[in-house]
Amino acid sequence: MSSCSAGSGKSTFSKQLRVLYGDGFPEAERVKLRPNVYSNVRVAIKRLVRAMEKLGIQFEKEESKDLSENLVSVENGQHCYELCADDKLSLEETVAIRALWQDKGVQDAWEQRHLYHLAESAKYFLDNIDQISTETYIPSVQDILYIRLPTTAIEEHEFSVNGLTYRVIDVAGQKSQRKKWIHFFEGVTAVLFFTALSGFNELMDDDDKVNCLHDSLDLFRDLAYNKWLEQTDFILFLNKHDLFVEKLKTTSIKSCFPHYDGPNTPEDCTDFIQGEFLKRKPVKKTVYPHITCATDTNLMKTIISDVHNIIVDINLRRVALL
Ligand SMILES: Nc1nc2c(ncn2[C@@H]2O[C@H](COP(=O)(O)OP(=O)(O)OP(=O)(O)O)[C@@H](O)[C@H]2O)c(=O)[nH]1
Ligand SMILES: [Mg+2]
Repeated sequence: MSSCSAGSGKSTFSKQLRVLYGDGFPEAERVKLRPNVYSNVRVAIKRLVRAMEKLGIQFEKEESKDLSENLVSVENGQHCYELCADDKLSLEETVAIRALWQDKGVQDAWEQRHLYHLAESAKYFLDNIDQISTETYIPSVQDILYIRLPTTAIEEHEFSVNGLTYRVIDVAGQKSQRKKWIHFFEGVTAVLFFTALSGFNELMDDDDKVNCLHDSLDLFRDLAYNKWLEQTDFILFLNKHDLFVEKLKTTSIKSCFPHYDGPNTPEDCTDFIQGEFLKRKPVKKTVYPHITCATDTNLMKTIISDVHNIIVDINLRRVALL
């Protein structure tokens, strides 16, 4: 079994398997991931500040300007706060980050995040800066699920779900990494394909001329028609549904699909996007769609149980064909 498109939730799904069917991230493991949380916070605030420059947004408060200059100033080729130990957020840095995040200019840049690249989990971590910056901070399981750490190598994990052993191959979604995949897909029981519904008005991180959802649709078609995967069923995860619903309140999917003329409700838009994926597969291929929010453990428990039933079904059909 394996899974696909950058930042769409593949690794988060793997993490959920570990939460629900693995060791559940014991404290000793979570402590090790603390530097990743700090790094997510640092990257987020710097990207926000840089975006303000690009978008011509001014700071609300005079002192924010100095704080931001300090934050992104370069010293010996490194940003000065990066000189702080990775496993620590200094008091000075914390004060600066908190003040900047409260500045209306920074909040305006957050509102316009579809115009540049910013991980959605930025808000989750920046809102929690007080807790994260304490000396005794240990990331919670929820924090771990929100960490953005792009996969760069192919990762394999094994889990036992209801007596069945799963070997999950988690691949890197970035365009430059995709050519490494196909050998790993040969012989898998199912391809778990992840797409971020909320990517409909975003540009790709590694190619900012390409819309994320269009890229994902193209990738889906390529894989669905790939000759090595002719006999392989797909499970399609229409992920980041929570962010999608939020976005639809202010944005129409017409920005991505100019011909769409249905209502801008989550149900109609999800149905439409699901239809766009299903149009891009061979008639014979079975694709099982699921609407998901990979960071929601309760929901994913039900989804994983559905996936388990599908996998059992696929295996039974294969045996029957032998
Ligand atoms: N709000 C929300 N955030 C999500 C959801 N799924 C994933 N995320 C967040 O999105 C970010 C990217 O998720 P990953 O699981 O790392 O994405 P990926 O597909 O493995 O990305 P690559 O490894 O770069 O290919 C993480 O910060 C996750 O916490 C979701 O359904 N809702
Ligand atoms: Mg990943």
